[in-house]
Amino acid sequence: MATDASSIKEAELASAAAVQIPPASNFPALKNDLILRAARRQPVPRVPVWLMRQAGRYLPEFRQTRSKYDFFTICRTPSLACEVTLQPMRRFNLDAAIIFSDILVVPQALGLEVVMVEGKGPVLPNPISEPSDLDRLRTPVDVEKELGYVMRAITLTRHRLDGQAPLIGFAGAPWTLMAYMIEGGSSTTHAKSKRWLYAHPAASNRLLDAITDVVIDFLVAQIRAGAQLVQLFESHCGSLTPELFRRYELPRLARIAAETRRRLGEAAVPMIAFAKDGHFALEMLAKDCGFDVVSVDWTMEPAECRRRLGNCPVALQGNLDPVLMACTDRDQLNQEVHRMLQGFGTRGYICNLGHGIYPDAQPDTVGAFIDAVHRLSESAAAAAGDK
Ligand SMILES: Cc1c2[nH]c(c1CCC(=O)O)Cc1[nH]c(c(CCC(=O)O)c1C)Cc1[nH]c(c(CCC(=O)O)c1C)Cc1[nH]c(c(C)c1CCC(=O)O)C2
Repeated sequence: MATDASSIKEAELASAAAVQIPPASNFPALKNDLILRAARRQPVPRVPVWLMRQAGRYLPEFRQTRSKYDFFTICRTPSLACEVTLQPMRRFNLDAAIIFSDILVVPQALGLEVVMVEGKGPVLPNPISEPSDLDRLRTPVDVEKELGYVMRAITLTRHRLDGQAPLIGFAGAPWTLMAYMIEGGSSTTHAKSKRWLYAHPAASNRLLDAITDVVIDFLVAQIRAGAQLVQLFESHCGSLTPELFRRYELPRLARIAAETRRRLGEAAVPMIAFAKDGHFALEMLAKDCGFDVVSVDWTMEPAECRRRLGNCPVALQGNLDPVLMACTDRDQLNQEVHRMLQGFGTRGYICNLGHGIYPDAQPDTVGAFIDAVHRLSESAAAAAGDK
C-alpha cells in the first residue's frame, strides 16, 4: 500500500467524507439563547457577541486544516466544514457559531465555476458578460441537489455543538452575488456590474430574480436543516446609489424576508441583514425589509443609528473596527467596547465587528474582545434592570 503524503491525505478525506449525518431532529437542548433573545429585542443579562468570519485564517488550527484541503473541498465535506465551524467555539466564549461555507456557493449552484486563488481570493473564470450569457444559468436550481452538502454540514454541526450556542446559516444578498457573477471576482468599483443596472435593466432584473429564488430556497433549507438564525451578506451595498438600491435591491431583500418566513411558518427564525457601507440604506433596511436585525459597519456611529431609527422594532448588530483585533492595547479595546455598549444600549443589540475579521487578527485579542463585551455589558444590563 502506498504511504506517500498524497495517499495519506486522500485516506483522511475519504474518512471525513464517510462521516454519517444524523437526522435533522432531536437536536441537543440549547444552553445559551442570548442571541435569539437579543434578535427579538427581549431583555438579556449580557450582550451576545460573535464575529463575522470567526472561522478562518487568523486561527492556526484553521490554517492547519486548510493546508491539507482546497477551500471548496472543506465547504463540500460536512465533517470538515463542521470541524472548522467548531474551532473558534472551542477557543472562545462565543454566543453563536456560523456555518463554514461561502456566499459564492450560490453562483456555483447556478452553474458558474468559482475557484479560490491563493493570495487573490475568489475568481470566476467565465463570468456573465452579456445579457445573452444568462441563458447559461442552470435554473431552476434544486438546492438539495446542488447545495445539500451545506444542509448536511448544518445538521451535523447543530448536533455536535451540543447546545453550546445557536448556529447561524447564511447567504449572499442578490446584488452582492450579481456583482461577483459579472465582475468575475472581487472589484473595488463594481463598474461592470453597475453598468448592467443602468444599461440592461430587464436582464439585471432577470439575473437578480434568479439569484433571489435560489437564496430563498437555500435559506429555507438551511433553517429546516437546523440553522437557528440566518444572515444575509450585502457586502457590496456601498457601491450602489440610494436610487439603485431602492429600485433593484430593496424589493428583493423584502421578498427574501417575507417568503422565507411564510414558507417556514412556525419554524421561522430571526433574520439578520448586513449591508457593508449601507449608511444611506439604514432606514430602508430597518423599516421596509422585514429583517429582525440590521448589522452596521464601523463607519456608523452607534447612538446615531439608534437616533435615526427611533422606536422602530428592529435589533442592531455591529460594529467594532476589525483592525482592533490586530492590536494589543487592552485599555483601548475596553474603551471601544464601552462606547459601542453606550451607543447601542444593551437591549436589542448583538455585538459584532463592522465586517469580517482580517487574517492578521490576534486570537488573544479576539478572546479579550469577547470577554470585555460580556463583562462590561453585564453591569450595564443589570443597571438597566434586565436579567
Ligand atoms: C464577500 C464574501 C465572500 N464570502 C463571504 C462574504 C461576505 C462577508 C464579507 O463581506 O466579508 C462570507 C463568508 N466566507 C466564509 C464564511 C465562513 C463562516 C465564518 O467564519 O464567518 C463566510 C460567512 C469563509 C471564507 N471565505 C474565504 C476564506 C479564506 C479563503 C482561504 O482559506 O483561502 C474563508 C475562511 C474566501 C473568500 N470568500 C469571499 C472572498 C472575498 C474571499 C477572499 C478574501 C477573504 O478571505 O476575505 C467572498
